[in-house]
Amino acid sequence: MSHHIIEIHNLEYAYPDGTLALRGASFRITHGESVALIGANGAGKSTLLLHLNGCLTPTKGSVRIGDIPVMKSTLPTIRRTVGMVFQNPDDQLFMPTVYDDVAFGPLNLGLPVEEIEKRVKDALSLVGLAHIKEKSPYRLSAGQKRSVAIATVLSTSPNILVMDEPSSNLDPKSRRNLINLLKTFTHTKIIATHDLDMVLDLCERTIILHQGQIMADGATVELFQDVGLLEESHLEQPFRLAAIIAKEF
Ligand SMILES: Nc1ncnc2c1ncn2[C@@H]1O[C@H](COP(=O)(O)OP(=O)(O)OP(=O)(O)O)[C@@H](O)[C@H]1O
Repeated sequence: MSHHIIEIHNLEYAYPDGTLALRGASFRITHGESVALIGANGAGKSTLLLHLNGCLTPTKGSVRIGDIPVMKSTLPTIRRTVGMVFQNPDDQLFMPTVYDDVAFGPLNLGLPVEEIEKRVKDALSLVGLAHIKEKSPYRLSAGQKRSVAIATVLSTSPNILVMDEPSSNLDPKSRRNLINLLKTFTHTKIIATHDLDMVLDLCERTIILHQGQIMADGATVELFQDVGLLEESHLEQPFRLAAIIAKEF
């Protein structure tokens, strides 16, 4: 059995209009790792993440979750293992109330009613939104929608948490709460983001995508010291990096 929980091999993806969004990306992630996926707008981050739960099918190459190849016949198992927080919360919220949205995943897992109620309560408390459980998701602020979208995934207790720009639209306190929450989540995480301060807090490893290819893959603190590399990805060195490096020596 492979000890890699995610294995991406030579992944290529062309959208139906011909845009080649991924051009031969390969990497492996070990159980329990927290990995950041960074890169300029249009680098291919969302496209790559959408392959992890089979929302997109590779044009070439392969994706495995543990020993299971991601393909049509394995999707039910894959989606129980991989919890995906989409870039746009509107793609994730479709029920009449916040409660129903967060209960949807556990309900589909066939869990008993008391367990579903507990999971919804816990997930909403974790994101600090228990007080709006009866509201319509369509009547929430952008940041609240993002937090509910995160709760819909937490309630399914996935082994792998995949998040596409989870901190965008969050106010500083909600962002800090999210970081603290994710720190407690000891399973495997892969997070696409432009928020490099959050990466410093959460991800010991960073993969940089550039025009659909992997430009760098290594220890976050080391990669972030390479200003040229960050500039190529339209990113800036986070201020806190210097303090972190000083602490390490
Ligand atoms: N539905 C689509 N049809 C055609 N091309 C697409 C589609 N979605 C994305 N693309 C293209 O694929 C490439 C990769 O896009 P993707 O959304 O994966 O980038 P990203 O790194 O997530 O960007 P961002 O940081 O802006 O979210 C871009 O060139 C984009 O224009």
